[in-house]
Amino acid sequence: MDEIRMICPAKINLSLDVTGKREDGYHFVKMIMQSISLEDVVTVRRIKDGIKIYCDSSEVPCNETNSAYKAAKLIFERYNINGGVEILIDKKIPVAAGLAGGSTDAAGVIKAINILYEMNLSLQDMMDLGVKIGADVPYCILGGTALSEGIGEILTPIKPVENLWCVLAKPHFAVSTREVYSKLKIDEIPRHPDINKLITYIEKKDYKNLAENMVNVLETVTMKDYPVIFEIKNIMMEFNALGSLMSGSGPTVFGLFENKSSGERCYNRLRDYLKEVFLVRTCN
Ligand SMILES: C[C@@](CO)(OP(=O)(O)O)[C@H](O)COP(=O)(O)OP(=O)(O)OC[C@H]1O[C@@H](n2ccc(N)nc2=O)[C@H](O)[C@@H]1O
Ligand SMILES: Nc1ncnc2c1ncn2[C@@H]1O[C@H](COP(=O)(O)OP(=O)(O)O)[C@@H](O)[C@H]1O
Repeated sequence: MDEIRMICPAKINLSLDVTGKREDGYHFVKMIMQSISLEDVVTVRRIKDGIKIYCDSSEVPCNETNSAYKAAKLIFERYNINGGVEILIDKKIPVAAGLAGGSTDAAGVIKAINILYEMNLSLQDMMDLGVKIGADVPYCILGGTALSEGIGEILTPIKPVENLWCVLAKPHFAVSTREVYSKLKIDEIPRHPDINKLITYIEKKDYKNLAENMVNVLETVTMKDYPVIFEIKNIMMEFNALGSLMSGSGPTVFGLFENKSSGERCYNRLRDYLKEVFLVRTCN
């Protein structure tokens, strides 16, 4: 096989807690991750040597700082592979949005090279490699519904959340994950999510209680600078979301809906207000 097309889904955090800080500045997290049907398409082609990268978005760097490029470089070096790849990214996931767009492209490239070069790496091998690119990459390799701990590399699959309707709204600015974590004061977090309880709701398919009790401790940090996040959450709740939360470090806000029609009503309302709004489903 010479070419492979990877469908690389975005994620949302159904809740996000921070429990401490490592000496190198990274934070210990406990979060519930969920894949959604908003996807980049990454085509990876086998070439003789070198890494070539192309992307249709002006917001994404087409050079060695691209997460997909870094993933290819790392796997080639680590496993001493004699060869190269051409990577084409069809970008659909908003950039620097809290949706793991860069991480999912990196995960797709690792999986693609594993297949193209017949490496037979296990999921765990690929996840161990992925964390060197970014904390969310191991999860993006696994996908679905999962508990994420450590700095994001300790993953436990959870019973999949079944096809919930989800509206995403991204305000027109980007947020730096590093900056949000650096502004967080762990001792002053006003409310922590009860992650274990939320997992029992997922196991019981009690999505109403799940949605009503979601908490993201990074929300207050990003919201302080950008109150529009609070406004979007309020609109989602007015439009009958089961619950609404900022994803990751933001600024994307998502709302979970019981059915397509209520999701559509909210989607139509937010489209008057923002450019980047999506109606998607949770997926596995
Ligand atoms: C907040 C989350 C929630 O899923 O997602 P996003 O908002 O980025 O999508 C993640 O924890 C983000 O993971 P990711 O975006 O892969 O992080 P990295 O590239 O490894 O790190 C960017 C910077 O964020 C900080 N960082 C990241 C992860 C973590 N557990 N603790 C941290 O303190 C570090 O300062 C690091 O330099
Ligand atoms: N393949 C990629 N896709 C998106 N962004 C990328 C990629 N490679 C590098 N970046 C850079 O990574 C930063 C974070 O982007 P992204 O991964 O979309 O955000 P987040 O961590 O909030 O989910 C951006 O500033 C972007 O320029």
